[in-house]
Amino acid sequence: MTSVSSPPRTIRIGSRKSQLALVQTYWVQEQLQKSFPDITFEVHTMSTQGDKILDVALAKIGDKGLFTKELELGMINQEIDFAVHSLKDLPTKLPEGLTLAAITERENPADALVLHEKYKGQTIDTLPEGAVIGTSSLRRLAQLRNKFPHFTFKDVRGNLITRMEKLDKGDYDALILAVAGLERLGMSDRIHQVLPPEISLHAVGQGALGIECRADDSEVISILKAIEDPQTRDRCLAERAFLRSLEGGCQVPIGVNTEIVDGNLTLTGIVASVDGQKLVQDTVTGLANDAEKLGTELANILRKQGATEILETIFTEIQRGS
Ligand SMILES: NCc1[nH]cc(CCC(=O)O)c1CC(=O)O
Repeated sequence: MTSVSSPPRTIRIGSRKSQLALVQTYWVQEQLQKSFPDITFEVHTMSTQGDKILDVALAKIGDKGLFTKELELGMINQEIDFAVHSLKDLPTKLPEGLTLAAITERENPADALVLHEKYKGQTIDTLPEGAVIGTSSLRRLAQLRNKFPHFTFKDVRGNLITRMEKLDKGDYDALILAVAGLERLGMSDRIHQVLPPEISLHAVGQGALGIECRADDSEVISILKAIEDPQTRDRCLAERAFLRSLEGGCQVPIGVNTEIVDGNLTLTGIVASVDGQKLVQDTVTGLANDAEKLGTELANILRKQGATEILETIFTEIQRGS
């Protein structure tokens, strides 16, 4: 049988090269392939700046697009058609000409406590005074310093597997990592405790994948919509609007938690100082359909409680290089 329609297009997917990025990208490829058996989806990998600079604390180099810029250039230059990101690494303001086309179903967005084997059976509450906790996230640092001032906090960089090796050889007593990353890499057995929101509010977009493409590519956009999860999308849009409104990137001490019950979205947000001394936190609820409005509303509430001053102090400190 002959067909008069144009031959199906080959769609090129861009991905970072880290193990986690590849697992996520191949998952997206597989989901799309199931929905569109006639389209060829090819994976193209690229190194990003964030993969190359491994010896400098993230907070000092800033993170605006550190893990996404090369992929975005690839889309603008027509080398790839869309890129799969850990949504939490994707800045809240995208370059001109690109759009966040779809957000897929989120894994558990919480943070996890991963212990050195000598602390087997313990929780964050039972770790000894002075325990060395590895984290490179100001958000985790600020919240944990507030609740556990007796721990020692130490920066840790490198991809997930490198970090686990550093823990195992005794450089740290514990690491705080995203549950989602560990699950996707088949390391859920290393999670000793999932930290509840009372201990750590997670990062904006944590546990979800964000798929970015050219804003004028309506064909790719409609294909990507097939694997979108509407609830995750509403939750993450609220979280991203909150972060955007506070003008914070991934590397600021801003945490969130969201929940949708019967079409109502509840968003909790925190802004903390790096030393863990000042915290402002509040919660808003409204229609999930008004997700972005809720995010902006919560940002306004926290600004009135002092969030602006906390964030300004942090930006000045980072610029001074302290
Ligand atoms: N910033 C690094 C990063 N980006 C995404 C994940 C994990 C997966 C996710 O949060 O979706 C991680 C590692 C971590 O925070 O432990």
